[in-house]
Amino acid sequence: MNRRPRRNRQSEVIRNMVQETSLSLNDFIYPLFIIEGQNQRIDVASMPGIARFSTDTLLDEVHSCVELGLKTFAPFPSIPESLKDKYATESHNPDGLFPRAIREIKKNFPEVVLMTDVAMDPYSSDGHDGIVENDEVINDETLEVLGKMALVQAQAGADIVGPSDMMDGRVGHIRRVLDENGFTKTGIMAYTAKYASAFYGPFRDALDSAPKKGDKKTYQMNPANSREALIEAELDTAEGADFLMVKPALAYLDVIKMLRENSHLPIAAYNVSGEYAMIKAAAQNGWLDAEKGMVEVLLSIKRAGADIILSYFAKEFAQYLKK
Ligand SMILES: NCc1[nH]cc(CCC(=O)O)c1CC(=O)O
Ligand SMILES: [Mg+2]
Repeated sequence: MNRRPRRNRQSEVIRNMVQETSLSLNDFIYPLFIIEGQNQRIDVASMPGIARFSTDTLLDEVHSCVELGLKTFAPFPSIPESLKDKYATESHNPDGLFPRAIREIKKNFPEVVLMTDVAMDPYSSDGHDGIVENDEVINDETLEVLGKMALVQAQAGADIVGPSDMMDGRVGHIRRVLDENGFTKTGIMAYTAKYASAFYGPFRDALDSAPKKGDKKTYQMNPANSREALIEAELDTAEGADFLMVKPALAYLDVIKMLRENSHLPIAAYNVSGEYAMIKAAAQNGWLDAEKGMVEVLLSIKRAGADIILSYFAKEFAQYLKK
């Protein structure tokens, strides 16, 4: 035989030498869940290893991540039901839980980069990402709320805002509001191709943010579509996005690849809560090795073309690299 591909697999050193894709901590953004209170650390039952932190314990958590070399975080607030309303008013309260937590993190860890979520659902009594009127999520009125929310987050110290709501025109609107208020350096990571997915289940448990009625199919994308992701990418790029994101990651590796090949912007992929839970649950049943599964799926996302990976595995991956 003239060609023997196994020659390049015969030892670890050779395998490492020909390895095409590798992961570094620079690739990761670690999501964090924040709750009101003091000295709280409440496990998320459907996400083993992930907890919701009050601001004080959150600072310890950020500290331990920074020690491991993780520098970028995506915090999400869990808002008490009593503060939710139809218009997500609490989302642009400058003294609300989220802006307070952002200020605390940036004060204690100025080098850390924060990417903050812009969407109404954690603050909405309807549990939707936009304003609900006659059972419909209305687009243009929602943009006003998103603009105010993004501005409050930028004022609190967010480095990058991440609109995850899928309203049309929100990237352009947020860019305008930020610029008009002097926040020309605040970046926008657009959730560009965000699909109406079953894999957000554990996240909605963690934040109590599930829609009270209906689903998100009139704004999140149909899992059957990929060309539509290119339309969203063109619009977000034209509107001023600094990064494009695909979400979820694993069921949409083809979409990640497609955006990578069709855009010059950095591409992020969100390895979402259900994708994390799936591996953790199988591992708890003794059905697969969690660490190997973690590395394999993270590599697949990078191999597909993601420059940036948002993942609940980020801290565990950092610990794995340390060993
Ligand atoms: N707009 C809110 C938002 N931002 C991130 C996620 C999901 C993240 C995850 O599942 O890990 C969601 C949930 C949703 O759209 O219902
Ligand atoms: Mg869009």
